[in-house]
Amino acid sequence: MSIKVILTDIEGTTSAVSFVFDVLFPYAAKHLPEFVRQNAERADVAEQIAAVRRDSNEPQADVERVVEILLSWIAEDRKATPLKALQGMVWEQGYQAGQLKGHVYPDAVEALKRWHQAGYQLFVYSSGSIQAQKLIFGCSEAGDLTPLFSGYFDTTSGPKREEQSYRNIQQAIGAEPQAILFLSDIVQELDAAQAAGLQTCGLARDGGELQGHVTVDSFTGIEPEAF
Ligand SMILES: CSCCC(=O)C(=O)COP(=O)(O)O
Ligand SMILES: [Mg+2]
Repeated sequence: MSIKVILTDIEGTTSAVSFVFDVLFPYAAKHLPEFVRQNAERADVAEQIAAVRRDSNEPQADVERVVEILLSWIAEDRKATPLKALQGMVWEQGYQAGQLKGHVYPDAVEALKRWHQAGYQLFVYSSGSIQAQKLIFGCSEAGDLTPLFSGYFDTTSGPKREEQSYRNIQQAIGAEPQAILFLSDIVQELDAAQAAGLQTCGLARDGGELQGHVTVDSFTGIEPEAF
């Protein structure tokens, strides 16, 4: 069956790991404490604070303790849904103020445009919240890339290293699993997608190999028609 849908990871795949680790995460660590303190009563923020209390098993945590927990989760790169939601809200302020511009590799921009033009449906699956995904592509160094995408999936579809998450996404997209090509730089994500029946292609920008998967060093080497 030929590929009809391309589902892509962000960090390490369309975008540099260094942009996420050296720009986005430090920005969130710097601005998130004040953001949470000032907006603790806002409904969408209050919902995430409640989720932090629940996920950390600290139902009595006050706002300062919640901030501490969030900063520890940033430090350990925990892919916790409430942290990801709050990071997205903080980054929105940075993008709007012109302090952040999303990094997308030029070869990824070129290929995504070409595939969209050729009729492939493009989707994103990242641990970053859907809001954060729309921001990195919407406010990218290459301009607004969001018109290229048909939809976005985050950790509310499940963790990226679990097979069931890919089944959930495949059902939401409504395509056969073999018609979906998943792109990622993490072998455990590729293994989980493959176990769910998706086609996979690994991105190893340092020229390495992601064992068990076709591996390329840039989007230029990806030929969806060859899968
Ligand atoms: C949407 S940009 C921020 C990415 C992020 O927060 C993250 O944790 C990276 O996760 P990915 O699944 O894209 O590797
Ligand atoms: Mg990645």
